[in-house]
Amino acid sequence: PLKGRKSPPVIDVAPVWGGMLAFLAGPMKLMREATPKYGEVFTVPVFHKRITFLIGPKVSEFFFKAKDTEMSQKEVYEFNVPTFGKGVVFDVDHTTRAEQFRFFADSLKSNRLRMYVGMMVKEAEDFFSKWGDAGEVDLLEQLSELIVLTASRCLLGREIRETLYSEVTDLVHDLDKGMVPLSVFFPYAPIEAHRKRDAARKNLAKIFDKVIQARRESGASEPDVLQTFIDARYKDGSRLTNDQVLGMLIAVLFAGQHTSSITSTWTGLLAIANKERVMPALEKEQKDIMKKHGKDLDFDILAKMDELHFAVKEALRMHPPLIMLLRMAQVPFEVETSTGKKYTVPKGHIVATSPAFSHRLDNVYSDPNEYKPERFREPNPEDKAQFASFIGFGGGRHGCMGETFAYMQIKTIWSILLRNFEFEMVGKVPEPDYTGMVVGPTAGQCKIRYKRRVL
Ligand code: HEM
Repeated sequence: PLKGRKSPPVIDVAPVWGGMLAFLAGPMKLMREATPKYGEVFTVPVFHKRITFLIGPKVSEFFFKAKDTEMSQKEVYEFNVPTFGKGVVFDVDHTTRAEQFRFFADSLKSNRLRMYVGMMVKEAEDFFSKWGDAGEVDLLEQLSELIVLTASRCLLGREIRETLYSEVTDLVHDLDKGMVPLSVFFPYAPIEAHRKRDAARKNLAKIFDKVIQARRESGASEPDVLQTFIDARYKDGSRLTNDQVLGMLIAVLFAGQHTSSITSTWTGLLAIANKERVMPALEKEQKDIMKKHGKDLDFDILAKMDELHFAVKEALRMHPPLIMLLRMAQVPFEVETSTGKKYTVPKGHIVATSPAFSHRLDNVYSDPNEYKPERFREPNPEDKAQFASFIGFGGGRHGCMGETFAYMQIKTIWSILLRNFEFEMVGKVPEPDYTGMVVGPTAGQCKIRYKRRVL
């Protein structure tokens, strides 16, 4: 009970099962139907739990600006513990987690990114040099493969990329397939996918134990994320165990892998599907940059590619791979809507905001269902009007730490592709597959045709 305060409206569904059924029918459908009726804030009862949705920039701002002591991630993302491992991220107290997030931030700082970009360029050039003069490819399959190769090099390190690649990728695959929708509610349910996940986690620990030990003993220092975790020190001088180093690596790998392959695929599909309108600006930018800086790519040159940046950002606006972000209210939490209504979200509610739904609001974006990269151009980029208009990378204190890494990687890929190939669609732009944990274009429907050329 909230004395003297008003809790959000609860959507009108049949008791016990109604909320669960509405939720299972798909959160996008639920939000589409509930928002016109209940407004920016409403609660869905799912069994004994209550999920309160915060829709649109005004109320989402409260979500992103909340402190961890007000809205916490641990309770809602704890299902990752068997995958990441013990003693890291969602398996530790707030203070330890804050220190570990400092380790993530250090591993993704711009001086480190400058080193990673060289590796991204090399991996992408080698990869596309194997494409023929003309042909058809499934973009999602190809770019996922390339991103695994790049992640192995930049995150997991030279030893894995050069000698243990296929063994480690198979294990990471089992770890990945071990995260199914059921895992969110029952992460330890005795199912085959979880059994394989646990076996893979153990085998990865054995491999990494040897690699990390060898680095610790030889004093070798490599330019990768693994090294930053080996070198990391808590404020009291202690360091991560080998298993925790692996846990941190898995967490970064999982944060960046599907999100980046999906976003690079949508960027290509949408730019190619709208090529008459979109490609001229992208190609001109590449030509201008090559004229000025030659053919090389590095951190600073990629940072100059604004048009390409907008093309990626617009793909992410239309199709953010993380369609819902979650927290748990730790205290009664007040929010105010754009029309000045005040609600208090009760303690214990799960709180959700949705990049996928918010990015299509027509009071925030003009023609929200159109792919229009130019909407982000100065002087009046559409996302800058309000704090939480663009939330594909989240925002506030838990905003994505890999944002620049992701842009660098995706821009490397598309810069190389634009300079060396022309494209056309084979079929239509696929629909998003909402059954996935990370939502991407429907697998098997991302075919494009390419022809080699020099821009
Ligand atoms: C296009 C690619 C990516 C997208 C769309 C994306 C999206 C997001 C989002 C929405 C969040 C916030 C989650 C929340 O508030 O609950 C987040 C957090 C995070 N991301 Fe990314 N991400 C991407 C790539 C990456 C990459 C490549 C890395 C690392 C190399 C990374 C590392 C992280 C980390 C460490 C966090 C946690 C930040 C925190 O909780 O303080 N991400 N990401």
